[in-house]
Amino acid sequence: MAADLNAFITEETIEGDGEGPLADTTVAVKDNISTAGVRTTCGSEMLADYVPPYSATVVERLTDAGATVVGKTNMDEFGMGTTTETSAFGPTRNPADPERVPGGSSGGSAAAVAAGEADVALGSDTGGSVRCPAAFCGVVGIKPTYGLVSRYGLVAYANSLEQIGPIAGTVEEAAEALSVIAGPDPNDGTTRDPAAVEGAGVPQGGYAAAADGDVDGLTVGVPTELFEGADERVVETVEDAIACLEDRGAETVEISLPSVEHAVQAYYVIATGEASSNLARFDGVRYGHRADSDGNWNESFAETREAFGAEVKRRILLGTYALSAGYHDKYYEKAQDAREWVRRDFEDAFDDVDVIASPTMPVLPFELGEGLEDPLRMYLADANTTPVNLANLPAISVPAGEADGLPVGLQLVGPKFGEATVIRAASAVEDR
Ligand SMILES: NC(=O)C[C@H](N)C(=O)O
Repeated sequence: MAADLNAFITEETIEGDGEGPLADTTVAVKDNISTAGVRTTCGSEMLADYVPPYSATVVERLTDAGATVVGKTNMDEFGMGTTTETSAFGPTRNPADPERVPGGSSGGSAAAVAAGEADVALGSDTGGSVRCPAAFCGVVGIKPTYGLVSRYGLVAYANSLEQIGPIAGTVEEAAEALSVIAGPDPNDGTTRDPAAVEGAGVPQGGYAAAADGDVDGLTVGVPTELFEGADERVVETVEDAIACLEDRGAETVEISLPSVEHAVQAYYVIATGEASSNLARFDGVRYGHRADSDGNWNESFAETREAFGAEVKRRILLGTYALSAGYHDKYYEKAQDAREWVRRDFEDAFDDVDVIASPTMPVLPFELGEGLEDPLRMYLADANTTPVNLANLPAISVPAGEADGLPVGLQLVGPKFGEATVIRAASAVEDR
């Protein structure tokens, strides 16, 4: 394994169950997804020695399908970041250029796949954490519709936004892994059976069957707002990829999603609010690290929580502030209104188009250190991915090409449970 990329926090094998659609497939699992008997750190000091007593549903489904888990991948601490530099285990490097970040927060997962250290990887996507690293590393990442994939065993960051999704070298491989992990789970009440959702259209033979490149007659919406402010080199590469969809018989139409200019702001209020509540469980009593303290419960709690890194502390403070009495209406409720507006904008757009195309990331991969110096710049890089989580929609990032030798991702967004359509469109881009 290419130790210099630092893609893995723990390299340990969990054998698959022999036969199955994923026999001979190696899988790397993001380190916020529980693996029985194998430590699950969330990239944090707080859980550096935490060994879960059970495995996440997605891990069980993968091993039942024959896949072998080869290790747990590096990530931004608790999923909080866009560069995989906030990890307590050091940054992961981008295989395309080791002086640059792999994106985040599932940077170890994307880097492992891009470097050939695993066939498939699992990430989690709260505001872009699967799509961003897929784009930066030049691989494919799927963020499923909210409720398609079980989150049982995922260490929660922001429950109303996140989904587990696959990362792979090709659309077909990612789609195949999605078929294995998708579907209702009695242990996660938010999951739904897509077959029971009107118009969802899960293809016979699973999602991989949709990777047929047939986009003839498809209408592709191109929202002006998701191109504004993006790096020109990114825009050019993405426009080329969209043109190839037209060459194959798709029709492109310019659309407008006016609400998305508020998406990043709304996302960071909602995500940090939920995080401040979720991370309260790390109190030194129930899980992981406990400070060697002589103080009372409050003092011991505070000293224990010193183990969080700077970005996590920043978000707990932001989220606690936004939810506190007197400020709740000013921040949290406004953010929820913006979220509803984003949801409606997409819903209206899907009356007229089948998929929506944009750059996944408006920027090329940052150089190591850039994001840490300027957190706001890092947050703003999530401009195109966060609207999709706010609206709970499915999206894929597929390689669009390169700019200055660096990978650029095309994001394709679909209506709820429209995974098959985004997979179909992405497969057309992939084999041009
Ligand atoms: N977790 C994610 O999806 C990444 C996003 N940049 C965040 O820090 O919240």
